[in-house]
Amino acid sequence: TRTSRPQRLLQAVCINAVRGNPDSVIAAIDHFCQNQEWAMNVGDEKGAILDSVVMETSPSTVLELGTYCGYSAVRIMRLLPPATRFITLEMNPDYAAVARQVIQHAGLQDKVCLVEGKSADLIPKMADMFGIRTFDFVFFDHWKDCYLPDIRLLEDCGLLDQGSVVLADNVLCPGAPEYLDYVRSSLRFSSRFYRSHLEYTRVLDGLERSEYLGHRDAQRD
Ligand SMILES: O=C(CSCCNC(=O)c1cc(-c2ccc(F)cc2)cc(O)c1O)c1ccc(O)c(O)c1
Ligand SMILES: [Mg+2]
Repeated sequence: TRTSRPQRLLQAVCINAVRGNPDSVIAAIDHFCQNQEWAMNVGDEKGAILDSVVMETSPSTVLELGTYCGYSAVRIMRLLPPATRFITLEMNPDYAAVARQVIQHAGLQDKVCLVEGKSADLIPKMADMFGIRTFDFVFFDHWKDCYLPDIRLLEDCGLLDQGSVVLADNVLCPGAPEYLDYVRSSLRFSSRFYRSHLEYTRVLDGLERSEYLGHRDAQRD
């Protein structure tokens, strides 16, 4: 049978990227998506914003929802020390299989814990499964209509601490309107929008950075 797009992306990484060099893996994927086939990686433009938010947060615990081919996992973990706890969830087993190989090609397999399953099922088990109390940084890049239920679930499970940062991809395209309304109206979050473009295109998109202010109640009316 024909190869899948993720498999063709992985092939481009194996051919064009230097083993153990995360920057060459990122460049190989961006080149593939710019010149061969579009794929839903956060990309180089939004990726640079992701890099800056990660560096200013310098988290010791990181959760990513939506691994896809591992592009953002490599982007994030190439910036952080080996002691960082990094957990990434992917519900699609075919994507997960490709992501494991991309992450391995980058030489980051010892720093990344990729878990297959649904975020709604796995988030409540984070503390028990991984001994993680709270996440300093969370990257949302999975199903867009799961952003709102999942940030509520993170709050309810006590997995966010004062100062925790949640960065959400695609808040304009494909869009996450209910999520934006929630984080922008909640007194428990301080949010700001980073204007950018849909990966490898000129379509408007952006990232929303929401900092958790602590366990308060009441909504801004
Ligand atoms: O793909 C999934 C769910 S996770 C991917 C979420 N990410 C996106 O959907 C996503 C989408 C776009 C985008 C796509 C088309 C456009 F025209 C414009 C934008 C861009 C992004 O940056 C994204 O992150 C999944 C598929 C099958 C399964 O069987 C399963 O189990 C899971
Ligand atoms: Mg995305």
